[in-house]
Amino acid sequence: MEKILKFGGTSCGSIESIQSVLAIIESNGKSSSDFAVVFSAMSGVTNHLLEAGTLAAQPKSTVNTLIETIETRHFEVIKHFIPVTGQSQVIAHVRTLVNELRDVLKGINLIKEISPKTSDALVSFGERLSTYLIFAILQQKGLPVFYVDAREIIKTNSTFSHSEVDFEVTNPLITAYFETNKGKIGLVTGFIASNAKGETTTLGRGGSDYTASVIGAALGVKEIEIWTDVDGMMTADPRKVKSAFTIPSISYAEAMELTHFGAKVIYPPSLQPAFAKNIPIRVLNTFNPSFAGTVVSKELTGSPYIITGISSIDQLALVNLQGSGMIGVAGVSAKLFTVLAREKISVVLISQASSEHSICFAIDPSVSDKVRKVLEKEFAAEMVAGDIEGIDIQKELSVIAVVGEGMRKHTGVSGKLFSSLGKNGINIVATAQGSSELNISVVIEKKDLSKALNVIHETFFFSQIKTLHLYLVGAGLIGKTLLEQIIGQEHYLAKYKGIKIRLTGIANSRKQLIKEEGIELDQALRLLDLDGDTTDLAGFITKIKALNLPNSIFADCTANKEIYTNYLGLFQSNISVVTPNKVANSGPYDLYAQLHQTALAKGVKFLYETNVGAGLPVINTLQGLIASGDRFEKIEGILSGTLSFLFNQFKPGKSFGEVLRAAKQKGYTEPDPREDLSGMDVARKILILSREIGLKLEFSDITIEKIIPTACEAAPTVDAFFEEIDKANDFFEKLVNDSAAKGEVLRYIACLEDQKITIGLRSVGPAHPFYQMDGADNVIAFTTKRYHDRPLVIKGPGAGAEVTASGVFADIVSIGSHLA
Ligand SMILES: NC(=O)C1=CN([C@@H]2O[C@H](COP(=O)(O)OP(=O)(O)OC[C@H]3O[C@@H](n4cnc5c(N)ncnc54)[C@H](O)[C@@H]3O)[C@@H](O)[C@H]2O)C=CC1
Ligand SMILES: N[C@@H](CC=O)C(=O)O
Ligand code: NA
Repeated sequence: MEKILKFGGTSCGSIESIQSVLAIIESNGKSSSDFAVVFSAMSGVTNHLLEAGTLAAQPKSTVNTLIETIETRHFEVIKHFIPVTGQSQVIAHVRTLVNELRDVLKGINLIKEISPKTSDALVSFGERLSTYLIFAILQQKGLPVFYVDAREIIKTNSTFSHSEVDFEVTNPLITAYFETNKGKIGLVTGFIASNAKGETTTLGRGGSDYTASVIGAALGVKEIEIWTDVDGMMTADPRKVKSAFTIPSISYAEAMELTHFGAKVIYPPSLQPAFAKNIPIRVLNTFNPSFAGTVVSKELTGSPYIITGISSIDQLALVNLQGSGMIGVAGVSAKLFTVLAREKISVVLISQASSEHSICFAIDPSVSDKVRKVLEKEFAAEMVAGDIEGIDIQKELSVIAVVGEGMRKHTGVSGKLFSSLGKNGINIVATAQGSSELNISVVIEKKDLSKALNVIHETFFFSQIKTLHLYLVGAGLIGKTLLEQIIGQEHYLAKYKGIKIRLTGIANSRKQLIKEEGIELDQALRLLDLDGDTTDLAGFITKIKALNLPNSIFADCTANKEIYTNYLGLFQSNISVVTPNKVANSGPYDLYAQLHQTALAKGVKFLYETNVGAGLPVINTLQGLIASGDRFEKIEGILSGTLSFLFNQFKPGKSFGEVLRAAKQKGYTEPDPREDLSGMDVARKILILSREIGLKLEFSDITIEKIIPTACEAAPTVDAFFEEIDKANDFFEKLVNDSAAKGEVLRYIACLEDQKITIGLRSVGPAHPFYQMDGADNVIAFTTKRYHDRPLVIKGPGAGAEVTASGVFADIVSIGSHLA
């Protein structure tokens, strides 16, 4: 025979799905009749039958509704597919079967008990009904089909509910049966069989796959097609990993590993007879029949990836048995696993360190209490003697298995796996690798499962592209400009940096929006307005943490003074922070230190290059000098773009207020320009630099010489402030004139020397290095042990939307490069 097809319950579950099944069979039938088809019961019917059985065994309960539901579903199929003239005969046959079913249930009801044997007889109606219906439909369509009750050809022992096939008896029965019906398409009931006495038995988990496999092997078919409701076996569970894709071909051993760890599509053990005969299995989608699906065979896959797939078991408990008495004592593990086997406790994974001091293994959490009791009893003597210290059981865990024959040929697979998890703060509780090198398993906390699966999937299948999840808080001047810059660089970043930035959340002071699948960058502001909820920063951050997405970055582009209190929690949740907002780094020193230490300990990034000199490489340069062992003697500079601009532009005869308005309009000032004119902004910057070089200074240690009249300083609002500034024009003219009279210019200079910070307005002559300035330029001079005679000077535009946003952007990219 050419091949055998098998359709599962969802394929036989509805009018629409049966339509597809019929089309697939008819299309196969066009070229030849040399094939057979195995069917499961209509989806849900087996469960209904079992439910009816349980109900029937109870006094005073009725199963009528359940039976009617089953009957109606089958009648609907008949009415839809069979012409009225042909219906009565088919309906009559279904009625006969349903009456037989009623009799079985009556029997159960009489003795008030359902044994595995009766249960098998009961559930057999599911496959008998579904297969008969499809047989009747195809027969009416004129296809050369015959109905095969598998009980006539598959013989098993009498272990009801999971019977074992007697191949010696079965194989000749199968060949003889199909030989007699040669030239016709056999339609076979899946799952069911019979014992030597002719009593109905069933084949257990993966039953209908097994039917196909047994028949396929007996007939020596060229291929077995398993038709299901997904596009074959996937690289990961698509419900958890959106980017999962179909594995085109997979070895039998790999498929076994993946299903052991939860991948459901097929159950390879049930295909053992076919594999023994080297018959490839193709997994296909009834609802997408033209898709090639997955071929499972003995061949190595030749996959372009190091691994073939990832699967997981969501709920797991880890048992740890430890004690010095286990070292070198032969037989502890032998005893342990004998006990577990005796108690029929299945062990998912085992890991033992070579010190032999402890042994740990994973089990289904539902049996953890039983395991504890059993072990405490079995190892009571060892525990009294102190050889075993205790039995520790940890719950709320999951296990992920990374599977692939290709791992044997590659070094560094576990390194890659562990470092990708580490970089995302996912703690590995235990690991195990079989010596076959086909599978590396990691036990992690359940809360991290989805994140871990996505991280691993990206690492091995999309290693050329790393997706960063960006949460942008503050969509003002800098935030908006940042979005525009990202849009412009998307292509470059993907191609040359291997980075994709997915905007997953955005907020301003009015609205906030989070979308796990990402927010289109060029629509972000519109969507924020349209679909956003009222801003609630705490709620926004709670959601970010709950989403727990890999490679997450929180960009604080606000000037908010409290937002930084959230950074600590973000770091603890392994989310990096990038910010031009200076408040965190210039707040109380203890908090500052705690933030930096936490970020370091958690392995996340806290980047803030734009805190000083906007996009100018001030912080990075300083950190590089410190890291390479240089010592700072003095830092001096013009650190305010706004004040630089004011003293470069303002001349007697001009309006100081107008120049300040121009600075604001050009995006140089803080959202509140009082911060600039009061010297606060400069003070924050020099304080940040002092901390970078290791000084534990507080804001109160800084002396700021005032440059504006008290009335300006006391202005309660920004508008009132501008009014006061306008009134103070003479004051500013006098300052400038006094300086000009000496042939000098005014510069607002911050200086850090001998652990002291001073800030004030200086009048400097042409010989001074800060004399020559332009626009909103900043200048920073580092005098160090190495740059001693002539300082290292960084100079250039130190404020403005473009240069600031680009500094923030560069920080984000640098995190991407670190993760990639
Ligand atoms: N303009 C410049 O040249 C430079 C600016 N910076 C810093 O960049 C930051 C942003 O400045 P701009 O964009 O000019 O300010 P902006 O006022 O234009 O934008 C701030 C944004 O933050 C939002 N926001 C404020 N509080 C919020 C909250 N609690 N929750 C959510 N959103 C909130 C506002 O709605 C607005 O969208 C400031 O910290 C500033 O010091 C740093 C270096 C240079
Ligand atoms: N307002 C600031 C902007 C940069 O931090 C300045 O004027 O320098
Ligand atoms: Na900078």
